[in-house]
Amino acid sequence: MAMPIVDTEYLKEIDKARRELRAFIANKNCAPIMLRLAWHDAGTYDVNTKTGGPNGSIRTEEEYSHGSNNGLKIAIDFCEEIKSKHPRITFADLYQLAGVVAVEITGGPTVDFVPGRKDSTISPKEGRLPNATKGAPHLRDIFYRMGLSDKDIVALSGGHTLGRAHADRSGFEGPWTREPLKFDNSYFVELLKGESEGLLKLPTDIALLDDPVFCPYVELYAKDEDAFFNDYAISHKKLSELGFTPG
Ligand SMILES: C=CC1=C(C)/C(=C/c2[nH]c(Cc3[nH]c(Cc4[nH]c(OC(C)(C)C)c(C)c4C=C)c(C)c3CCC(=O)O)c(CCC(=O)O)c2C)NC1=O
Ligand SMILES: [Fe+3]
Repeated sequence: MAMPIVDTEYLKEIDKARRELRAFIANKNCAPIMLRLAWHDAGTYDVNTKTGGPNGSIRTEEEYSHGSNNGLKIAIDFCEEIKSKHPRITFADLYQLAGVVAVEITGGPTVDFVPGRKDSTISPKEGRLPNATKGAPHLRDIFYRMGLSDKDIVALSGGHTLGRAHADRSGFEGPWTREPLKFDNSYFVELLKGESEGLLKLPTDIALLDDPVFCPYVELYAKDEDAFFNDYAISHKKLSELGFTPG
């Protein structure tokens, strides 16, 4: 599909959709699943083959039926409500805009958003997103394949400050923090605290503690929320623009 022409008309549509997304996500309390949708569309990028990435392909039944995308049809249908009022905006841009708004309205950092992504209906084979039951080497394989770094891995894991796991989607259950609708550095604070009644820690979350490169970032972010917000905003922007060169 063609690249959208990012003229003043398109930018006006983006601004209107951003405002509508703020109200919609706040009213539905759906920031966590909208952030997960944005990641799962972008997280398929392969820097070696320049395939996948934030291109809206997650909207195809083939891709949203992948096991790792269980539950995301809910967020895809939510975005359809905004898309129907702004048909010119690509799905690729809309999903990433929703992710940026989800972080912003839950108290997180402002993430720079540049529009102009084009849509694709070509879905990569399942297996490009990280498997929560594995450890640090797997995390590096997956994120390096996206073109991201060790620092990105730790910062982006902090996105688990929002939301919770659902047994019927991933087999895991529960929130990572005491306030799953507040974007803050509590994911890192809880990670350092260890086992806590009712809070979830995935094997990939624990892997951050046991790795000599990841762990200092966990300690920094647990101590300094501004440092986390700064690094998170940079990593989120990078993930949302994988394979996309702004026009
Ligand atoms: C770094 C490795 C990583 C893994 C393995 C991961 C796995 C993972 N993430 C989530 C939910 C989950 N994930 C996320 C942000 C998220 N997810 C994600 O990993 C990717 C995409 C790379 C897999 C990134 C990079 C980010 C962004 C920071 C949110 C906000 C929620 C809650 C959604 C909700 O409340 O419904 C679940 C539970 C799904 C469910 O049962 O509803 C699992 C199993 N998330 C991870 O970070
Ligand atoms: Fe996640």
